[in-house]
Amino acid sequence: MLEIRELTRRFGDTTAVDHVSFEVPAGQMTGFVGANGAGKTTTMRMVMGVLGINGGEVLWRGSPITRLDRRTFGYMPEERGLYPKQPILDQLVYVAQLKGMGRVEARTQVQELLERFGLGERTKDHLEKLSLGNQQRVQIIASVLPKPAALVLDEPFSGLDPVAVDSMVDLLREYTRDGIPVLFSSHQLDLVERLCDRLVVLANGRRVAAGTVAELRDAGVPRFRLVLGGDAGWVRDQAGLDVLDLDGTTALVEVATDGAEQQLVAEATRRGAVHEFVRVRPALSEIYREATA
Ligand SMILES: Nc1ncnc2c1ncn2[C@@H]1O[C@H](COP(=O)(O)OP(=O)(O)OP(=O)(O)O)[C@@H](O)[C@H]1O
Repeated sequence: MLEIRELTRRFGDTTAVDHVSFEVPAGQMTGFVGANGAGKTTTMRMVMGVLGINGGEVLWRGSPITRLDRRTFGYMPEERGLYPKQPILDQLVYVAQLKGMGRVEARTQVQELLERFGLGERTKDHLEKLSLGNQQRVQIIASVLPKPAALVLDEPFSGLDPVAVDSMVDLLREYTRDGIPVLFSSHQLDLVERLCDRLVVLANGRRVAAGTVAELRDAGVPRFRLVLGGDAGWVRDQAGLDVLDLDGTTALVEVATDGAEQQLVAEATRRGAVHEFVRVRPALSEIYREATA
């Protein structure tokens, strides 16, 4: 497990990251979200040791992280760092060798990953000849070789088409299945919702929400949807509820007083047919909007 404890970083008078704490458990995918400038990249850079820390610490498997630990991590920085004028196969093999892989093994794995990301025919092309999305695919391959102990990925999905997103999702799922902790930042909330087991939300350098997707969706004031056989207008007069939406036979309510939902069902049943009464859990995008409002 990777633990981020009270991490703090200042740039002049700006506190870019302010006592941020969260965990990236083994075998789980943790999504890292927040508006532009919220502090995600700065946090990831501190985790990877490319930026100094003003306060707090990073723990890896229970001990302060070391340079050697970080060398076993796969890191995809925001600024992509490959050479434009070199063939992609050669430079990926070189990167993998720098990280300790043997030449033959590196070549085999690079070729396998290039095939997987649809670049099997482009191995001799210079990076700069590829479209931006394809360059991004090459960057991904560079960050996951050799098989890492943990993955820290800054916006790995940006610029990818849906097919490449699926290849990336499959790859990340394989890694998490093998027990690797994965932290990735993204602005694509639909993807985050589809992919991650846990979520950390930053706003203005502070952590404003964190937990498993289920925990976050269960937190907050419970909401229920009631669909009746007849008009639902009377729901407005029920005590202990805030009516968020009322449309003919359907009402969406928020419980203001504990137990008010039970009284609502009892009253609805007394009045006639109840077609539906369900708890409505917010989508991740809604949780995000509320946490960062
Ligand atoms: N090297 C730097 N010097 C000065 N300020 C910086 C530096 N790096 C980041 N900042 C500031 O720190 C804050 C957090 O920036 P950061 O890049 O971590 O945000 P982010 O959440 O990754 O944003 P984005 O989603 O736009 O990538 C911003 O106010 C940014 O301007």
